[in-house]
Amino acid sequence: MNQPINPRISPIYDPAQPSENVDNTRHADYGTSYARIKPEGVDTTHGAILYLENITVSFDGFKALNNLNLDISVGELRCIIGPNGAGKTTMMDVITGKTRPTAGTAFFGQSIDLTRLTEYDIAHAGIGRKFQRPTVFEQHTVFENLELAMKMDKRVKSTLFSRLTTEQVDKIDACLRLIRLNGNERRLAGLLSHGQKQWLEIGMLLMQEPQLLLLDEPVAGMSDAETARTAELLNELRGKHSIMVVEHDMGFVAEIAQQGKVTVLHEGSVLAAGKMSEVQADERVIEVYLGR
Ligand SMILES: Nc1ncnc2c1ncn2[C@@H]1O[C@H](COP(=O)(O)OP(=O)(O)OP(=O)(O)O)[C@@H](O)[C@H]1O
Repeated sequence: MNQPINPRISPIYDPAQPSENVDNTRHADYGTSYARIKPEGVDTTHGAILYLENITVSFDGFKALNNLNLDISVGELRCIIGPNGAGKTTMMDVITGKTRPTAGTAFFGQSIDLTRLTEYDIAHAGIGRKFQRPTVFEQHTVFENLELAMKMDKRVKSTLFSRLTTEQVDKIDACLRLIRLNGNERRLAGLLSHGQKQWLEIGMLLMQEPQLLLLDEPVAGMSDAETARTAELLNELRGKHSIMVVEHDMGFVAEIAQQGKVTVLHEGSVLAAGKMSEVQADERVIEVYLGR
């Protein structure tokens, strides 16, 4: 499919506006090697990295998603909020191929039809997902975890036992600093705090240079200090990656949403979308979620 699937999206992006559009280059920090927007392989000429249209998921007649429409621009950090059972996890399951939609279309860029790919293929196409519980290799050091993640990227032409190049070591070092684990690189991952494990897992995903990063409740179970540092981390990734964050911690969402768009899901559909201040003031959102 070569035609633009969403003609509403134009390639001009103003970060001050909650917009569907992103200029790929203006916000990407190409000076950092661990993370940058790498649009090869995914056609994002019209600015969208993800495009969900009329997605419905029925479980024995119950619609966990009900005509859901949502698109995310290249380089955007989108927060998804909503009450329990709103369909947030199901939406991520559809994006990552874990759940097939009953109806609707899901495109990665303009031409990759996610509904036709396996979970494995979607991961290798460039969609990285972090689940709520960290899954790091506890018996390996922090450095080895990042190294293993890098070598699992099929674009990296090395085996698990090959020596690292200087560039690869630099990439791991840059990632260690980003995820606040420099100085801990020789520690066993199993000895890290819960928050550090979450950061390590984010780092492992970043080593594979995902085009779209899905984070499911990244600060659940974290201390206040860890939550604040995670917000800093995500703010540093802003513009370098396209990121979708599902989170219930509204203080954290406010920190990372900034002037960007927050989408509120309710009963499988988008109830509201806009700046954090707008959705917080929305009577419908207060009634079904924030006021509870
Ligand atoms: N495999 C399944 N079979 C039947 N119903 C399901 C299945 N998966 C999810 N559901 C239902 O679909 C609805 C949406 O669930 P989902 O987990 O996507 O919500 P959520 O917004 O992620 O909630 P939470 O904030 O609690 O994680 C819920 O009512 C849930 O019980």
